[in-house]
Amino acid sequence: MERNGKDAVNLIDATIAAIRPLDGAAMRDARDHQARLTKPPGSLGVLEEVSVRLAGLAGQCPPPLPEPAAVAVFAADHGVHAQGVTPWPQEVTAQMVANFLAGGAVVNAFAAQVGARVSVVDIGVAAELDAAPGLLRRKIAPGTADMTAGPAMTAGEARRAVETGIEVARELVADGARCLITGDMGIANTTASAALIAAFTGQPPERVTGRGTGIDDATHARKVEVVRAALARHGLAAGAEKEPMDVLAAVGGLEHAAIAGFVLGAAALRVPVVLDGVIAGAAALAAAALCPDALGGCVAGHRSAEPGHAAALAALGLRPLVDLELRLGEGTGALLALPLVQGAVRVLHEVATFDSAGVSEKPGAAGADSLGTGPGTAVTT
Ligand SMILES: Cc1cc2ncn([C@H]3O[C@H](COP(=O)(O)O)[C@@H](O)[C@H]3O)c2cc1C
Ligand SMILES: O=C(O)c1cccnc1
Repeated sequence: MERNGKDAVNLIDATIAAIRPLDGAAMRDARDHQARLTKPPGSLGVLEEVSVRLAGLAGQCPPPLPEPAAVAVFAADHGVHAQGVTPWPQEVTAQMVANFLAGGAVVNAFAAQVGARVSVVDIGVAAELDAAPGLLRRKIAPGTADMTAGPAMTAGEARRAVETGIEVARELVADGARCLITGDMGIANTTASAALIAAFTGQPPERVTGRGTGIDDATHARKVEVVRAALARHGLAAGAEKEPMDVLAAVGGLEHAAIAGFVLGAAALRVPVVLDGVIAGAAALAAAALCPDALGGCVAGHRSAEPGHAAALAALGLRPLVDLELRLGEGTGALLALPLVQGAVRVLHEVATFDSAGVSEKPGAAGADSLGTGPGTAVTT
């Protein structure tokens, strides 16, 4: 498909058009089945709702087991780094990409632990990267521009990054993945995340701007003002009218745009996505603004220590499965949640019913919807 914006079929629009709400009949089947399993009704708590949601996504009960899983680590650099929002040099982005490819990062350890495959996507690393197994070379630009001086991306760059995220989701699913996991690497990307979250939720910068990799009070105060200045420059203060693609281009990162596309691409294929931390949360807000039903198959893997992540999850109506005060990114929190998601679905496949196991039943109510009440829970009836 050509990428000149004049295509008869535009990949982003076609992907959004293919996304459907969760299937209400399959969700009812899953709730009924959960109520017949040999356990007190509702006793698997939030995991019951995960299983119901994945049945709705698949349109069948039980839904396929969400395995094998693949994590895509979208790596990019940020022009806003020049504003002194993080103590880490920009080269660390490229150095960590090399570390991911060598298998030496936390994401590699956690992926090995839970049996997920790691792919690294150069969506916008400043340095030129050599070809390597496991590296998808899809650089849109060598990092974004400084959002306080102008738009971080051109409209075309933002679109191409979203398209690339869609394509990566399609490729991983074509390769056999049945659960996609978001990952990120980009020094300064918690600043872009805070700006996106403020723009999409209307929360003030001081509420959604955190300490990222770990910064002192003075740097944090500067970071909040950088986010405030960027929002003011682009007319994104609370209450402003915003087109999601314009917000992404103004203050987002190339990895945010790509992760938004990755979520859209997965939703169109009805493959679940486990979201990682604040970068994924910011990107999911963009995806939800483009297509609310894209959230139906998203599970919030964890809640990171970044304050903006909690704000993003609240706006998305997603309940995180794990809360371990992680603040790393790379996909690490989502990977830890993967066995929970897989276990939730395996219950629907393998646990005996009261009838089949000859266990006496005691009447009781099935579990309530406790995973989330946001736009992603829209269903067809
Ligand atoms: C060695 C190292 C490995 C990382 N892995 C993920 N991040 C995380 O920290 C960065 C965002 O934090 P900030 O906005 O404060 O720069 C991103 O690269 C994110 O993926 C890392 C950061 C560092 C330094
Ligand atoms: O929430 C995250 O994923 C996160 C937090 C701090 C730094 N990098 C990522």
